[in-house]
Amino acid sequence: MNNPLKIVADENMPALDTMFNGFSVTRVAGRTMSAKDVETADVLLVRSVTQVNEALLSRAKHLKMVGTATIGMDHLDQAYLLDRGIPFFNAPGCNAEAVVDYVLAAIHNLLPEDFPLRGLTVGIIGAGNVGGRLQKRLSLAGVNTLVCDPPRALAEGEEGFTRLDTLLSKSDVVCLHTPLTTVGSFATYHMLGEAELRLLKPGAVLINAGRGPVVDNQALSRVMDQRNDLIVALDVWEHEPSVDKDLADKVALGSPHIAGYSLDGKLRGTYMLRERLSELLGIAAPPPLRELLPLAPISSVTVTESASVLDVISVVYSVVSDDRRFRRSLSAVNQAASFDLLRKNYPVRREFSTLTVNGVVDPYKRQLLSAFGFNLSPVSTYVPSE
Ligand SMILES: NC(=O)C1=CN([C@@H]2O[C@H](COP(=O)(O)OP(=O)(O)OC[C@H]3O[C@@H](n4cnc5c(N)ncnc54)[C@H](O)[C@@H]3O)[C@@H](O)[C@H]2O)C=CC1
Ligand SMILES: O=C(O)C(=O)[C@H](O)COP(=O)(O)O
Repeated sequence: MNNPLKIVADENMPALDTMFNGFSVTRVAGRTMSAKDVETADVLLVRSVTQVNEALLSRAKHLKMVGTATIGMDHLDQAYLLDRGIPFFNAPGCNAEAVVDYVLAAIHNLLPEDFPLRGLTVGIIGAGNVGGRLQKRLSLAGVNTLVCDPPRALAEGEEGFTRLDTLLSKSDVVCLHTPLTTVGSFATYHMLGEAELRLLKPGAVLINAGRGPVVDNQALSRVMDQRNDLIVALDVWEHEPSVDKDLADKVALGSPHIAGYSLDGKLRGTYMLRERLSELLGIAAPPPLRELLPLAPISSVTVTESASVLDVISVVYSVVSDDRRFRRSLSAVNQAASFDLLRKNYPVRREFSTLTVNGVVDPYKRQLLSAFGFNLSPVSTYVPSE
């Protein structure tokens, strides 16, 4: 390319040089990206922490594309982009597997060991890429699910969908996977306020890995003061990167918005934008993603008969380590900066599907692990050691 197109990208996007070989790539801190940073950009690539709006883009006169390597789009002023005629793209489903891995890890950590998962009812609010995959994995594991997704119910018919109040009062575990929206009949901002939170069953588990403001955090804090039976896991927070420390102290698991942070998911997000750019410019597609993904550092494990499902999950992903790091960051002088630092320096995490598990004989454990996405070697190939 004689005059390589100028790409301005969030510095936290992996493999930019490999994927955008031949382009001129400038990396910028996403949270503080300014109008000056992007004024000469042909292509802007962001993550969820950059507000893409008139204030950022008014000086950028050559923009041919804006891409966000995320599922969520609530940080894009879509009306402004449409008005300017700037094509914009997200990366639907890119890190959905990782979020489901996080939810399953959280459920297994929060429920007592050997709790019969089969007897649970899991309520899923928002059944798109993430919630839909979660429902599939849980159903394969024999777990009962309830789904609340009014936009889908409207489009597809009510059958198979549950009202929000019914779901909240009947589920042992409630998982939130809606986008953050503030307008329209299905707006999700503060969808769970005090009244809704009070509907939760005694001892219910509530997991929010969608967007922080979908739950009214102040209301949650108040309700938790009165209901110490509730078990809450929050990966996302209202007013991120600032965290309400009082609320953080009350939750059973906390993390700095990393549910989707598998290496696979991050690379997939960037890759999907690279594909969109190829289509837009009519240039060659990038090499297949599998050629860019490194091998998982642990791709196979042999477990003993006594190993639990949580033991296997923990080989790939420890939600408890995320919680520990997050709690330490709360006492930092600059808590918000520490939140972002944890995200920037997040350890390499791979998805459940990268691990092959040997030695599992118990049929129920096999069903669960296979439903959750692990690869299981056939029982016949397992030779117990002396
Ligand atoms: N914590 C994290 O690291 C991550 C968080 N996310 C968040 O999760 C959200 C969901 O991701 P996907 O499943 O890929 O999005 P998606 O767009 O595929 O699915 C969202 C679903 O929510 C439904 N929905 C919309 N309004 C609703 C309402 N009022 N009540 C119930 N359901 C409603 C939609 O109909 C749709 O089926 C993203 O928008 C993003 O905000 C996504 C990835 C990572
Ligand atoms: O994909 C989404 O939507 C997410 O929430 C991302 O996982 C958030 O990651 P960052 O874009 O904030 O790095």
